[in-house]
Amino acid sequence: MKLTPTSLAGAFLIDIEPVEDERGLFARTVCEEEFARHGLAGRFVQQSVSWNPHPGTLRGLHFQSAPDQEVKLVRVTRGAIFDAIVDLRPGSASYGKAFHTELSAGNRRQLYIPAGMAHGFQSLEADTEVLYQMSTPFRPASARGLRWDDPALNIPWPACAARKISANDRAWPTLAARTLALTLNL
Ligand SMILES: Cc1cn([C@H]2C[C@H](O)[C@@H](COP(=O)(O)OP(=O)(O)O[C@H]3O[C@@H](C)C(=O)[C@@H](O)[C@H]3O)O2)c(=O)[nH]c1=O
Repeated sequence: MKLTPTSLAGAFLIDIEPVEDERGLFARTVCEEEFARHGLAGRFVQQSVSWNPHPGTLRGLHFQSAPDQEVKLVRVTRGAIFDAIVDLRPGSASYGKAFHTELSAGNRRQLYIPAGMAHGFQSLEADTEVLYQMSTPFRPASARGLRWDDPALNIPWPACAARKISANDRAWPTLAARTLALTLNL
């Protein structure tokens, strides 16, 4: 595996180092020991799949609040996505900054997202399936979100004629509104 740091400390792109022969290829995608050498968690307690029949389906930006913050490891098993993360760790040098990459079945790339970041994606092809592992169980009471199109985040979502977004995801606050609400203890 090749682990490449991103512009957000603790978030990594993980590419396979395939061993190929006439049958195809073999490659490791998770290794607890190698992850630990980079300071990453390598144990996951849930794995979920998301199927997106339509291109332009946008999910996010999601995270879980303390004490249920989670590490996520995301990959695409069919199709392709534009994947985006936002650093929400107080005191982080990249607080409020976003990073994005393309994950596809073809590139077999994974994005390792440390705890304290929001995550979202937009499908780029029909019939796109996303597989992710989480370090912490899903806790509905801790589910939080940010507006995908918050101008302050400036995420360059691919243009799309017919974006599909859930009502929940349309209703999340901007980062500034969330910060203000937290400050006022709302
Ligand atoms: C996220 C999640 C949802 N659910 C349930 C809640 C709801 O009834 C249904 C659909 O939930 P959502 O609309 O939140 O699904 P979705 O919008 O696909 O949520 C996902 O978005 C991406 C961007 C992520 O990063 C994921 O961690 C997850 O938050 O599934 C679970 O049972 N377990 C889970 O882990």
